[in-house]
Amino acid sequence: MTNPTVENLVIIGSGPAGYTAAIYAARANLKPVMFEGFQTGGIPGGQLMTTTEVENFPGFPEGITGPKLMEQMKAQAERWGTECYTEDVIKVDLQERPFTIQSTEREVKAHSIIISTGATAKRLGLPSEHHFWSNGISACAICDGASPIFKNEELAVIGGGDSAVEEAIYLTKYGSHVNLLVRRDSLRASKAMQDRALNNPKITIHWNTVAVDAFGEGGKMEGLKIRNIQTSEEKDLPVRGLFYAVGHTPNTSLFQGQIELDEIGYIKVKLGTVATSVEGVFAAGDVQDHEYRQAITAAGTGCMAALLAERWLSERDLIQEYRHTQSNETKEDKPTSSMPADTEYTFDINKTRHYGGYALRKLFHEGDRLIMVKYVSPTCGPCKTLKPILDKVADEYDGKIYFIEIDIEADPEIAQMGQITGTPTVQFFKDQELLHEMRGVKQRSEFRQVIDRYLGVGVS
Ligand SMILES: Cc1cc2nc3c(=O)[nH]c(=O)nc-3n(C[C@H](O)[C@H](O)[C@H](O)COP(=O)(O)OP(=O)(O)OC[C@H]3O[C@@H](n4cnc5c(N)ncnc54)[C@H](O)[C@@H]3O)c2cc1C
Repeated sequence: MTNPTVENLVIIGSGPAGYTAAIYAARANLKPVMFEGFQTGGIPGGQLMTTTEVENFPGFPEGITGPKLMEQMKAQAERWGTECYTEDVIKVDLQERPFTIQSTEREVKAHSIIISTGATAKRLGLPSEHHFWSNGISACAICDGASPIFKNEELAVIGGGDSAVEEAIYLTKYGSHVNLLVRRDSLRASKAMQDRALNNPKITIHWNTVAVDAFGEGGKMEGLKIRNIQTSEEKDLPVRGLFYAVGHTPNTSLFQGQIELDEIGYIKVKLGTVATSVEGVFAAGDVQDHEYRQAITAAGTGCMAALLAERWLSERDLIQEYRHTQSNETKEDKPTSSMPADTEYTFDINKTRHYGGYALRKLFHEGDRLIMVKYVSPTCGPCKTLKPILDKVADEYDGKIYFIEIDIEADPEIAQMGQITGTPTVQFFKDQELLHEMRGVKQRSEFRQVIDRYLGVGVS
């Protein structure tokens, strides 16, 4: 007999590996439970949420943006009955069966687990890194490159792989010039990417060069001290922005001591399979792959993990089968793009939701409610993650607050006035005063707390 309170399969992580595993497992009537992640080890949707065009995922001859691809994978997984929680897993117990998986909000028991927690961008640990973090230094050009502080400024990227070259090319859209600092005398990027960087007049490659530290005054980054590691010569590079693209660390701290990892921390899998050292636990995607690290290989191993998990459960007669009842109707595509900006003809001060700089100026001077301003950029994956969270918050406080969305590419002067250095950023204003600022994706409860504080809710 199977215990109905024990899940067949829990999938940890929602990149291409996790969603593909979910699609296969859900179609096999396993009704998988997925913890998509929230802040630890990336964002829901994984690394592709931080990129623009994905040109090499089969089936999209014109390319597709990373966030759109992940949105579609998620929709496909949910269509077949995957239960998704946008929460981080904070603890697992793989010693006792059924396994225990504890997230920030709940505890779940499961017979089998697929680990697809991917990898996280590394930082360099420059002495002033903390000081300039999100205010000059960033690990995501795609998220932060459009910020006004980088517009027409000289910028730098550190790294020599595909990501570094892609980010350098991307930043030429915004910066006046991009310096690519490469530790060695060659690039590791693919030949096609190398050619694009080498032939781009807006990119200068500094070979055999490392960053020593960043400098600036008043919290504003003004440059980098760089060193040529062959000559030991040091010099200042006057750049306003620095973007790291120096590789990744596998997100496996959760599993240390419970599952076999290699010396770097990647999960060890049995040759040619995705089975780990613990029976019933499978690993897919970048968390077990330091060689290929591609969306398609992550998806491929996600498929393998789901098939192996199903076989493993079936051989032990552990499967609790759930018949999928959803009709074939396709869910309407939720809009992800911004609404048209308010104008003097469409602006209505009584409404809760507004779009664009005109509305912000009007409400800043004439509005009598707390104003919540969300600054986003069109290619920013985390902004898409934040959208449903803030939409719910806006609904909950309908009529009590104003909620304005600013696209910093469409409204650069507004972003400049708000001193926005990265997206997403949320600012709260009342009586023409900035009360609070939150950067990145946060839980709904955190936004509620801030709003309640300024609305005086619960304050006696
Ligand atoms: C800038 C950039 C551009 C890229 N471009 C391409 C490209 O064009 N083509 C291509 O094929 N590949 C590309 N890649 C590589 C590709 O993104 C990765 O190979 C792929 O995303 C790996 O998928 P994954 O599912 O293994 O992990 P990830 O995408 O890293 O996803 C891991 C997931 O695990 C979650 N997670 C982590 N810890 C926890 C936890 N404790 N609890 C719950 N969840 C957790 C995270 O939130 C995340 O959702 C690019 C990568 C980057 C960074």
